[in-house]
Amino acid sequence: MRPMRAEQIGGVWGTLLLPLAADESIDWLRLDTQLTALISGGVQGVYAHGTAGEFHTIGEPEFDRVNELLAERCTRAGVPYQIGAGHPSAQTCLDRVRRARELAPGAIQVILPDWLPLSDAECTAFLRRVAAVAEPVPIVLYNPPHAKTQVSPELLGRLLDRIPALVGVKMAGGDGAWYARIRRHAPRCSVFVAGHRLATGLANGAHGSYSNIAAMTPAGAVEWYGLMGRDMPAALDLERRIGVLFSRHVAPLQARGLSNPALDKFLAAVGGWTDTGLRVRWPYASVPPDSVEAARRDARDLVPELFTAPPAQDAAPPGRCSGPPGG
Ligand SMILES: N[C@@H](CC=O)C(=O)O
Repeated sequence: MRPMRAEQIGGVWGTLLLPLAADESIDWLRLDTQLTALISGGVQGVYAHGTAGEFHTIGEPEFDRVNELLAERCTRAGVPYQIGAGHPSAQTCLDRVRRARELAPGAIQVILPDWLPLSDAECTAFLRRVAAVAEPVPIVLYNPPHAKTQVSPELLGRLLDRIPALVGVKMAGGDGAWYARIRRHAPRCSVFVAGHRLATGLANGAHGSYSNIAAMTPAGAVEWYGLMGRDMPAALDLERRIGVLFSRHVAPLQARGLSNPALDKFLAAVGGWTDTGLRVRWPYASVPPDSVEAARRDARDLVPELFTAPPAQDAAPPGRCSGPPGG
């Protein structure tokens, strides 16, 4: 596909999750089925190898095979796709970027190297080389709260000055003051925030999400995104109810120390749209199956509209990558 410009990157993007067999190998058939379901959920784009995709555990042949499947299926369906080429080692990351580039994704997502923290100059040096290797594919910087080096809105501004190929960021989001600081860079950088807070994010100038709500219900997440364009107060009320669901069922698992990929697979099981399973790769713990049923019941009770979205093709907004329909 064509390289994406900042203003083209928006909406609800769905992650690939790894369906794992008992020996932790990837079940390719189930992955393929999952990808088909994700695409038909109507998401604005699909990506592989975020945290939810367990990129930190994946071997290089697996990395390539997932990407080939993603590129082939998304190209065939005309759906934008991005490839996460992040790795805690800068050198391995660069190799992944080199190979991901060959598949012409809309953008390549990277994390900053993640054992020792980086100075500002080192962040620049890293992204500059990544951008040179990725060219003409642009870069999205994935900087979650647990990253070793935290990128402030001000550092982001300096990185954008120095690296024109940097077109997007994924961050958790923040309070009003954080949004005011990040908004200064919005015209030249797509800002993606946490899926379950997307209405707040959009109301404050963010553009979309690599979404955990899409992990739970791709079509429902797209429907909610549409609502943000038509009726923001209603979308914010839905976000409040998603918050109740998360405080009842996700926060306790988080408090027990379960990792984000385990929680994303839990959400997928709650949504029930894919047979991905709960298993995550060693050494991380998986959510116990008996946590799913109560969450599933509460989800249908608290946020029923997320599970009654119309069939995917009809739910997709007209401009797949533009702002929310009507917004
Ligand atoms: N945190 C997630 C979002 C999807 O569930 C990611 O790893 O990209």
